[in-house]
Amino acid sequence: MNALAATSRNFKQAAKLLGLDSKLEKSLLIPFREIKVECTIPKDDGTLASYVGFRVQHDNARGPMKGGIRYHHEVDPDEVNALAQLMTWKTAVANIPYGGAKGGIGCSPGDLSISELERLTRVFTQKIHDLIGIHTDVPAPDMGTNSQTMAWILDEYSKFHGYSPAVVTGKPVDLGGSLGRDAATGRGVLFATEALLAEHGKGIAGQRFVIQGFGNVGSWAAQLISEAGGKVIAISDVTGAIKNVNGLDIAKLVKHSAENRGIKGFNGGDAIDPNSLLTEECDVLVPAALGGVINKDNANDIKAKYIIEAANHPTDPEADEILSKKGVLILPDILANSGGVTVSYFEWVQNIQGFMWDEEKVNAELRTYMTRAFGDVKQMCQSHNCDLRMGAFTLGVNRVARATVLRGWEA
Ligand SMILES: NC(=O)C1=CN([C@@H]2O[C@H](COP(=O)(O)OP(=O)(O)OC[C@H]3O[C@@H](n4cnc5c(N)ncnc54)[C@H](O)[C@@H]3O)[C@@H](O)[C@H]2O)C=CC1
Ligand SMILES: O=C(O)CCC(=O)C(=O)O
Repeated sequence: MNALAATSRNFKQAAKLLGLDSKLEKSLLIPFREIKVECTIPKDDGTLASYVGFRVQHDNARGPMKGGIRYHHEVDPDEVNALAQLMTWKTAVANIPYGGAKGGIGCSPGDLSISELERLTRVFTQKIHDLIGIHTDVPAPDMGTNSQTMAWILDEYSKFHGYSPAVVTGKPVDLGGSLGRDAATGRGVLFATEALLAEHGKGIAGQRFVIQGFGNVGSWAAQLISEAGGKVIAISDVTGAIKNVNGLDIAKLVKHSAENRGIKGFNGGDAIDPNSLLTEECDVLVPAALGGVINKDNANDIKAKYIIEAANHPTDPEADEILSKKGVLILPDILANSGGVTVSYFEWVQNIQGFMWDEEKVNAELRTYMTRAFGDVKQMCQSHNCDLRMGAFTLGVNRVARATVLRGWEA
C-alpha cells in the first residue's frame, strides 16, 4: 500500500476511535502547504542536472512545523506527504511544541560528489528559504542527509535572513548543534524498547536483535543495544546483510562500514540474503531503513516477538493485521523513533536560549520524554481498547485536534 494511503488509513481509524467531528477530521488530513521546486545544478563535469525538491508542511496547530529532509531516488510527493503527516502526530505524541513537516529531493546522494551535494542543497534552500524559519518550519536530517547538509542550509538561509542557527536542527555541534543529537534517534529506540520489554518482565540483555539499516539510526541503535547487553545477530544495509548467531561486534562493524561505505565484506559474520533478513529467527526486529518493508508478502514469515519501528512507516496496515493475529507486538514509528525530533527540540531550545546543555542532561531529558510518551500511549491503549499503533495515533491526533479547536477558525 502506498505510504500516504497507509498513513491516512491509520489516521482515519484513530479519528473514528476518538469520535472526531468529520469536518475537523477532513481539515486535519489536508496539508497546510505543499511546496514543489525545480533544482538545477552544474555537475562537476560541467553538464547540467535537474532534480525535484519537495517540502510538505502538514500542520502547525501546536507550533512551528518540524521534520527532516530526505535525499533518496524514491522520494515522491505522496511519500513526503505521508512523512509530513506522521511528523504532526509524532511531535504531539512526544508532547513537544511543534507541528509536522517533511522534505526531500529525488536524487541518489551516493552518486553525487560532495560539491554537487552542496550545490543541490543550496539551490533547494534558495527556493524554499522564505517558507521555512525558526518559528514557522524547522528542517532536520533524514535518510541520505546529515549534519553537513544542515550546515549548508543554515549558511544559505542566513544569507537571506541573517545568522539563524535555530532554523535547522541536527547541525554540527560547532554551529550550535546539540550534543547527543547524532545518537538521539537510536538512543530513543533503546529507551522505548526498554519500556516495552519491561512490561513483559524482560530487559535488553539476552534478547536477540535483527536490524535493517546501518545508517544514523540503525548504527546508533545497534551500538546502544549491544552496550546494554542485547545480542545483535543480523544487520543489513543497501550493500548487503550479515549474520552471527553469537552476536556481531558492532564497534568493529561501525569501523568497517565507515571505511568501506557499507557493511558488505565484514569478516565478523556470514553474508546472508538481504531479502531474508526480516524473517530471521530473533526476539526483536528493528526496521531502521525504508518504508513499507513489512507487508502482506512477508508478514506471515516474521518470527520476531517484538517489532520496534525505528524507520518511518516500515509496516503496511495489511501486515499490521497479520502480525496482530500472530501476537507480534509492534512499537509504532511515531513513538519508537521520536527520540530524534525530541533532541531536535532540545537543540532548538538551546539555540533560542543561547545556552548549551551537556550530553548527560540531553540524554537524561530524552529518557524522561520517551518514558512519559510510552506511558501516555499505554493509557490511550487502555481507554480505547486498542493496540500500540492506535494508542499512539489517538494520543497524537487528539492533542492536535484539541489545539486546533482551541485556536478556532475565525478568518
Ligand atoms: N535520522 C533521524 O534522526 C531519523 C530517521 N528516521 C527514519 O529512520 C530511517 C533511517 O534513517 P537514517 O538512519 O537517518 O538514514 P541514513 O541515510 O543515515 O541510513 C539509511 C540506512 O538504510 C540503508 N538502506 C537503504 N536501502 C536499504 C535496503 N533496501 N535494505 C536495507 N538497508 C537499506 C542504508 O544503506 C543505510 O544504512 C528512515 O526511515 C528515517 O525516516 C526516523 C526518525 C529520525
Ligand atoms: O529531528 C527532526 O526534526 C525530524 C526527524 C525526522 O525527520 C523524523 O522524526 O522522522
